[in-house]
Order: sequence, then structure tokens, then C-alpha cells
Amino acid sequence: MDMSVTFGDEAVAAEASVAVRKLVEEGVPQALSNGDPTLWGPEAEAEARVRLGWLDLPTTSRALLPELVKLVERARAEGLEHVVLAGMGGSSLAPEVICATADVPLTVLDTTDPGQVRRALADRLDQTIVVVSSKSGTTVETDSHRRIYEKAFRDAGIDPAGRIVVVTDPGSPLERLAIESGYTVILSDPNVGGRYSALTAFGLVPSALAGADVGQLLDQAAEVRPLLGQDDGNPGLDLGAALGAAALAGRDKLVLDDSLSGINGFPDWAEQLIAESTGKQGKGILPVVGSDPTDADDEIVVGVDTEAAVQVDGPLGAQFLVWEYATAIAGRLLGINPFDQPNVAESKENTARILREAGDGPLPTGTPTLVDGPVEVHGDLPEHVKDLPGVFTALLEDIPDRGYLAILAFLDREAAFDVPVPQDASFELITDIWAAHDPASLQGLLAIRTERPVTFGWGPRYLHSTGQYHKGGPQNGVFLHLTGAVQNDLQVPGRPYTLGRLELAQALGDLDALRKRGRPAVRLHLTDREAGVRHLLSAAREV
Ligand SMILES: O=P(O)(O)OC[C@H]1O[C@H](O)[C@H](O)[C@@H](O)[C@@H]1O
Repeated sequence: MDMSVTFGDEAVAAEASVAVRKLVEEGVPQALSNGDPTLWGPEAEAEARVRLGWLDLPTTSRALLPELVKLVERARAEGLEHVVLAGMGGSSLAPEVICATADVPLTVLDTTDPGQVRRALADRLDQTIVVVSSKSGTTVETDSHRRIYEKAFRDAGIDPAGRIVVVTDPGSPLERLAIESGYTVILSDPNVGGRYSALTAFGLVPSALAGADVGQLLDQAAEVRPLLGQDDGNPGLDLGAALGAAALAGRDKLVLDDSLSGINGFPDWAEQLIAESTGKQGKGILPVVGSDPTDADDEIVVGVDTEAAVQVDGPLGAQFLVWEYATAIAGRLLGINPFDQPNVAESKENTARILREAGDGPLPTGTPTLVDGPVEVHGDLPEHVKDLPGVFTALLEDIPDRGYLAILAFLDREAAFDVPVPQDASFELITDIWAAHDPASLQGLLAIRTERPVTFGWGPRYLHSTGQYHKGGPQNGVFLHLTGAVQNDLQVPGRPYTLGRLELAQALGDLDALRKRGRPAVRLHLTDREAGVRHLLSAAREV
């Protein structure tokens, strides 16, 4: 088996081995492998009873393969080359990493940004097949994408029934709707939670349609599965013990480094698994993705196929299973229920309330505290702050010991790639131009100004991932939300709002939840998106 967990740091190894010994004495590795729901205490038991199905997926998901072969053959025969996936959190992050790793194209819609959705709609609608993936069948973003694509197909004279494939849990409202609409429905295993669903239909259906070899993923997972019952040479146990022991010792910022890995985008998937599973009751592990280690004493670096304090090597299918097992182990060590997400609903409810109360009127954005060029600043700031560099400085100074800054961008994730580049530009020049227009560049620019971790998330995608940790985990985060004016909005058919209005209401809803906890939270609103991003980045360079 080519899956292994090794330690590049002796102190981390020693600490992990103490935790392993304790877990082995308690019979945990075997019990978890057998699906024992009592491992997280009596309060978690009822939920754990219906959340451990992921342990069996390397075998049970095989049953899906013949159905997937047929679906793929039909799509190919009909020339449906453009695969769009509408899904949030666990329902999109696994297919995203599977397809990026297999180097097959998949358009992922886990956004409410109208520009990003319009770009997908404008791309080969006549050859598009849309996978609508939602376990609950009620997620507002995914429901909006379905409505928008149904209308777009109808407007183009295309019958949506031939173009929409639904993946959901048995009995969900989406299953009912799909049956009534004549859509292809593939049901998932209801005993697996969203973030553990990589090897269910949620991970496999869109990936197979996009052209990935999903049978191989199951083979890789099946190969590592027997090791998960062992006391020795159990990579899930070793990783979980290392993560849990480090967090208990105060090293609860998990820097994920995949710089040498052939697996593309794994940290984004691991982030939602770990943040949503552990970030609750004031405890948790904060994944830090896309930032260099800072050597702070509350940090542990884990490498995916990359040298680090803890190094996790192996193929993607095995990595999924090992990280899921490890998260369940870390959850036990931390004393939390790794299968619920008690605080995700808060921001959602705030958003629904904001939309309802606003009716047809403007959303309650308030008046800006100050305006700097194309950027409005909303939020409480010290009086001496007069411009954007001052805002950044104030936020960085506000990060408490052991705290972090989270940048949360409710913007178009792909807009930077639309910026025209000179025809003869070198690859370096092109990436420089992109970086100069990419809001995500703010992470690196602010990270070098502080010893504390700086994370970056796209909204509303992070609400289904680190959003749980921000609200339920240790209360030491400082938050910077980015929103932007919408040029060409998109109505959500059958709903009294546009995507742009929903996107802004989602940002406001999350801000309400964070401010209610007394967390410092500032919103920067770009009145002109492109100029605003450039202005933000140049202000960050001046800090
Ligand atoms: O698949 P869905 O029911 O649409 O849920 C999508 C996501 O929604 C919530 O945010 C959950 O906390 C996530 O774990 C889940 O992956």
C-alpha cells in the first residue's frame, strides 16, 4: 500500500504516539473501523449512528459504477461535453479536487455571484449537462442554480429533462421535484454527511461525467481500508492522533502544504472537512490554506505528498478516507461531535430574514464609515483611521494572541482571468496580471504584515466550510468581508430576488452572526469591482 503518514518533527511524533497509545488502550481504532457510534459520547451517538456510512463506501459505492457508465455513455452520445456542477460544500469540493487531479474540465458553481454564473451559462449551453447536487435538497445556492439553468434551457428551446441530473438523499424535496420534472436521479447514501461524501454519488457522479476514472478512486480507498482497523501502521489513526494531540497542546492552526503533490486542490477539500467537523463549542482546528507557515507556536504543518512535520503520502482515493478517519479521531480527542454543524444555520437564517424584511426595498447595508476611492468601508473602526491602509493596519492590530484574520470575498472568483493580456505575454507576465486583479492576492499581502495566520475564503462557498469554525470555534477571529457592486444581475426564477441581492444578503447575514459574537468585522464594498480590487491590493502594499 502506498499510503503512509510519516513525521518530520520528533516532538510532533512523540506527542502523536502518546495519543495513539491512549486510543489503542481504549480500543478506538478497531471500534471506529467497525462503525461504533458511541465513540463521541452519548450526546453525539444518535447522529453518529447515521453518519458513519463513509467507512463502507470503498465497497458500497461500487454498485454505482454500472449506472455511471450508462450515464457517461448517454452524455457522450448526445455530445454533452460541458459538465456543470451546482453544489455547495461537501457536494462540490470533492468533485473539484477529483477533476483537477485527473485534469478533466468541470465547471463548478458554488457561488451566488451573477458574473460567475453568467460566465457558465454563456459557455456551450447547447452541449451542457448540469449535475444538481444537494444532500438536503434545500440549499438556496444550489436551488437557485437549478432554477436559472432550467430557464436558460427552456429559453434556448432545450428540454431540461435531458440535461439535468440530480444527486440527492432519498426522500429529499429535491428528489420529489426531480421525479416530477423527469430528471435523472441518482440517490446517495443517507448515512454519510455532506463533508464525508467524497466517495458517494456526490463525489463520483459529476467526476465520472467530466471524465475522471472514479473506479480507480474506489480501488485506492479499498486498498487502505483494512489498515483502518489496525493499531499499528494505521495512517488514519496516526494522522488523527497527530492533529488532535497538537490541537490539545495549543497547536490548533493547521497549515496545509501540498506544494509538491500531484493532487490538485486537496487542501480546499480538507479545509471543509476539518473546519466544519471540529470548529464548535469554542474548540476546533483552523485549517490554513494558501499561506506559508509562520513558525508561530500555535501552528502545525501537515504536508500532502510534501515534506512537513506530518507528511501524508498517497493517492487521492486513499487520502479521502484517511483524512475522514483522522477527523473522526481528532474529534474524539477534542471531545466534540465531528458530525454536526450547529452554527452553519445561523448565517443562513440571518440572510433569509434580511431578504424577507427588506421586501422590495434596499438591503440594510448602512452608511459607510469612510470611502477611499472605489471602496466603501463599513464597520466600527478607531477614529484615527482615514483610509484603506489604515483599515488594514487596524484589523491586523486587532488580531488577538492565538487569533487569525479571515478575508471573505463575496466576489467573482474568475473575474481576474477575464482581464485582457498582451498577445505575446510570457506565462510569468500573464500570472502577474491575473494576480494584480485577483482579490485572493490580498491574503499574501496581508500575511506578510503579521505573525498571525491569514485565511482567505470565497463567499458563499466558505459558509459551508470554515463558516462553522468562525462562529463555533475559538472566538479569536477578525473578519474582513469583501462585496461588490453588480453590473449585470441575474434574476432567480420563481424567487423575489436576484443572485446579486442574495450574494450581498449572504455577506450581511454572516456579518450579523459574527458581530453578534462581538468579533471585529469590517466590510469593504467595491463600488467598481475591477478598480476596487486594484485599489485594495495597492493599499495593502502600503500598510
Ligand atoms: O448537500 P447540501 O445538503 O446542499 O449541503 C451542502 C452543504 O451545506 C451545509 O453547509 C453543510 O454544513 C455542508 O456540510 C454541506 O456540504
